[in-house]
Amino acid sequence: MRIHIAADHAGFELKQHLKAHFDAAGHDVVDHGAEEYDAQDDYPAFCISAAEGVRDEPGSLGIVIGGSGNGEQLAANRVTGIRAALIWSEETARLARQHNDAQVGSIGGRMHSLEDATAIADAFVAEPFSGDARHQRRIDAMTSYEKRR
Ligand SMILES: O=C(CO)[C@H](O)[C@H](O)COP(=O)(O)O
Repeated sequence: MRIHIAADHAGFELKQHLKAHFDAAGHDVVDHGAEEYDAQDDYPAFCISAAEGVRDEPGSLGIVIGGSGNGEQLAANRVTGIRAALIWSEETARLARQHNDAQVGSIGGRMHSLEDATAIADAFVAEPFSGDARHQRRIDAMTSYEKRR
């Protein structure tokens, strides 16, 4: 699986951890920054770049990380066609894929231990979209709105 990953300073440690973890699991990880820890850096450009990577490679997934994951989710959702979900438990991670076909999961690095955040990221990456008609209908309604804007 190709995984586009990004984080600001608040998610930097988790990003580095997840990169090694996903590499070891045989995934193909693309790092959209930050390249180094900088306590003053800003999340939007990193997260938008990761979301663009996902948009440009259908079938790939994204993980964006910050302190809370809120702003990172908001930034990724600015990219047309991207559905980014805040994933804060293994269950919300699975549901983001099953029900929402979210291609990007956003994690708050300050909200979880490295171990718990890794389990959340793994749950997101492993879970397929259910394809259920009611979920597809709801996704289509959002896509339709996006195209009318
Ligand atoms: O989670 C985030 C955005 O939603 C950021 O990582 C967080 O706001 C960074 O905070 P600070 O600049 O105080 O370290």
